[in-house]
Amino acid sequence: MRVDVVSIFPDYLSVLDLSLVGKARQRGLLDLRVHDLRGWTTDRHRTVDDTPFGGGAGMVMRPDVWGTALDEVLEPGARLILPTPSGEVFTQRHAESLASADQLVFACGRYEGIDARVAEHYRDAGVTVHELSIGDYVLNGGEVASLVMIEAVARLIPGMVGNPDSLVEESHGAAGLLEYPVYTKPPSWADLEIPEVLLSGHHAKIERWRRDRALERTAQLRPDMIAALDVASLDKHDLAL
Ligand SMILES: COc1cccc(COC(=O)c2cn[nH]c2)c1
Repeated sequence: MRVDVVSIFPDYLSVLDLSLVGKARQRGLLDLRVHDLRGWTTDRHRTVDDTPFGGGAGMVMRPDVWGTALDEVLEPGARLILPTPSGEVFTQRHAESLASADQLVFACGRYEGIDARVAEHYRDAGVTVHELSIGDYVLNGGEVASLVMIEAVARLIPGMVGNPDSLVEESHGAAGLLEYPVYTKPPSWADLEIPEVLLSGHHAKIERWRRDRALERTAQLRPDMIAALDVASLDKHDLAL
């Protein structure tokens, strides 16, 4: 997979040289390229923004500079991703879908955002454009959101992680529940013990205990996920909880 990131702060993306993503690049699993948007400016001041039509505070990123950059970076079949607070919320489903793309291009907005004609222009040209939010808060730019989404996608690329079993969606289990609490050695720490059942070796009981904790935790922290559960996937024990 090829991933391109276009930003006025390309150094922000240098963390992608480290750890999992860094290794994947060395192994040729991931072709990641970071570009400085200012490389496509033509004026002496390398301007990428201007005042908003209709007035208002802040600045808007110019469509012409973005258009020149994206025309060069986008390959046929690429998905264009615009991190933005006013986008669809990014979920594991998006990560799974994006992991099958040939190329992802992340356009990192700054200031008040990117001129809306950029997304419109590329949609009209038949490019799949995703305006995606990583959560209901405002960052100063799309770089951090891009890092989040690149990590979520990259770890799903075949060969990226040693043990594919570890890719089971930890915190959003296949059953659509939050993960159960996990424990490891030492068995006693800070006067806190391990739940007895986990030391029993009784796998059916352990599985049941873990599911109960996952259901309880989900009901407590994410009632929206409980509401989305497929009731048919629950057994009478679950419903008795
Ligand atoms: C493209 O327009 C803008 C405008 C303002 C900030 C940003 C950066 O993205 C975020 O702030 C964000 C992404 N998910 N949650 C928050 C982009």
